[in-house]
Amino acid sequence: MPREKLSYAQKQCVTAAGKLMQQTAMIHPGARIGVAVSGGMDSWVLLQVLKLRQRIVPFRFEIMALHVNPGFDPHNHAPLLPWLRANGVASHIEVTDHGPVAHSPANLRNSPCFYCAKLRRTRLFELCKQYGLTHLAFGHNADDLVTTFFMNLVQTGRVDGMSMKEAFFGGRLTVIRPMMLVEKPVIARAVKQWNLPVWSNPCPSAFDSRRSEMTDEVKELCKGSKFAKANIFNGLIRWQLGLTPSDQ
Ligand SMILES: Nc1ncnc2c1ncn2[C@@H]1O[C@H](COP(=O)(O)OP(=O)(O)OP(=O)(O)O)[C@@H](O)[C@H]1O
Repeated sequence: MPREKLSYAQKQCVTAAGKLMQQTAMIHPGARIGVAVSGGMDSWVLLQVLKLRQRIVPFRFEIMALHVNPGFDPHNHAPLLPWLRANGVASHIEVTDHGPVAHSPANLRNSPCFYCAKLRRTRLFELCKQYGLTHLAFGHNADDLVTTFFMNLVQTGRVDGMSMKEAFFGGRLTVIRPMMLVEKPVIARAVKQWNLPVWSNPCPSAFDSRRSEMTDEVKELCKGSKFAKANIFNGLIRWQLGLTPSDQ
């Protein structure tokens, strides 16, 4: 594959993921990473970044794209297929009924988003076991960390973020979030420049979830000061990495 010159935003994505992966010893030689691809911009950039990092990291690791179609449109993941072929990346793509079930009377106790995400996560864990994957990578970025932190605090009274690297099943699987240092606007620029064919999920709850409300509330909180957003990001990232302010 020819090595194309990367734009500033693309470099930021590749470098920040590399820095975090190194700093947290996220993967090891021979790692087999399942990359959870939703079709949204974060996981598209994650997939592209891990593909590029295979050429940079001084040891071999494998990647496999995992897409669990929630079932509102069984064909909308079609743009992923040519990319996988062109880049020689293995995949497992499956169409489920998770979305419709989460919005049906079968789910009266939880919000549709919570229920659907739970079904998806369970399925992704099963797929990791089925394919002997050692890692499962999610596309969460720095903005997701901030939103999750505030949601945990406001809704459940817990001071909790989102782990960058977490062991499951007695260490048989490690969940990783390599894009956690990258802010959404950088990802948005990189996804366009790489021309990655993002698709949307026609879910009836896509725009009215508690998460998108909290994202707006955080924006409102940061409106008064140009440093507020960066301070929140940096503070939370230092805390997640277990660093003190003088470490950075
Ligand atoms: N249908 C799916 N199939 C596989 N992985 C998924 C799916 N939906 C979400 N994920 C994984 O979970 C992460 C967080 O999910 P979330 O619902 O926030 O994604 P999104 O905002 O719709 O898309 P993205 O994070 O890719 O921009 C994604 O980055 C991706 O790694």
